[in-house]
Amino acid sequence: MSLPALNTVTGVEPGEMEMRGVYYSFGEGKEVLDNVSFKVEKGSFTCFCGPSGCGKTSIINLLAGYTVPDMGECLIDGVPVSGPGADRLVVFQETALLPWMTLWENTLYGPKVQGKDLMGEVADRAEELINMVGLTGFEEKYPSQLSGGMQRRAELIRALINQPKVLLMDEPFRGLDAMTRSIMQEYIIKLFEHSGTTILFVTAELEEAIFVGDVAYFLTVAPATVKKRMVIDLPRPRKFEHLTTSNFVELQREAIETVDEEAQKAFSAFVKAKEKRTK
Ligand SMILES: Nc1ncnc2c1ncn2[C@@H]1O[C@H](COP(=O)(O)OP(=O)(O)OP(=O)(O)O)[C@@H](O)[C@H]1O
Repeated sequence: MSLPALNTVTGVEPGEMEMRGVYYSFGEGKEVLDNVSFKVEKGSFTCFCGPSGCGKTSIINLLAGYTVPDMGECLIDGVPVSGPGADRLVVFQETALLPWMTLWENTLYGPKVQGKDLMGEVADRAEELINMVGLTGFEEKYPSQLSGGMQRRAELIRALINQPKVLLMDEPFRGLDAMTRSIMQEYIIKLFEHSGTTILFVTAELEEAIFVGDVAYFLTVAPATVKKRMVIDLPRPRKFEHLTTSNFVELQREAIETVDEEAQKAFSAFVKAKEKRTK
């Protein structure tokens, strides 16, 4: 995989994330992660797919340092995670834009809180990011004056302006209509390819994972473990034309087969549990 050059959008070296033999539960009988190990390479766009409730958000929370594993280790650049840090940023499903601030103020919120000089380099970066996601001209608008898709784009740049070494994204496009989602995919690809930031991206959409990612990890039903690591060897810059190549279709077939096995397991478990309840 060829890594994009470091540029003005983040201006930082991307980070590497790793989980080594992680076990995690919400108490006895509520095991969520079962010996999960993987590596998210520096500057890669790595997607995580798995059945609903298998533990994808838990993986993000552990790497973000919001929670701690029962066993095993979470590492950023080889250093164990001991709590949240400015090197990692999480973009959630729901918008976190501050409604009383304009797009410009929201974009600059992170650097402002960190006490950075908001003129010069920071302002240039904000302008560049706003332009990259097609929001030039909307700087003085409040979130309520922006469409859902625009708000999500604002969310992305609001995270990127803080120059994270890694970006953790928990189904950031969930709930968007198909057209808006496709526009968002285009923007996240562009932001990634220009910034070189490491991205861990959780998505339930297999086609999306293959379209945007360099690597996809597939998880089993809970308690989850890594079922498969798939390298997405499609060229970058990623383009919509790639969606119709034979390589894409083959990767999609492989992904569907992998997920289908897990879906069938989940269904059997559901039927068994139902039978037990009705006995
Ligand atoms: N606070 C909690 N207390 C107890 N169980 C929880 C808690 N939060 C999540 N769980 C359970 O842990 C499991 C993993 O949750 P998690 O949110 O990590 O899964 P997920 O794969 O992100 O789910 P989804 O795809 O539906 O968003 C689920 O079965 C969920 O019900």
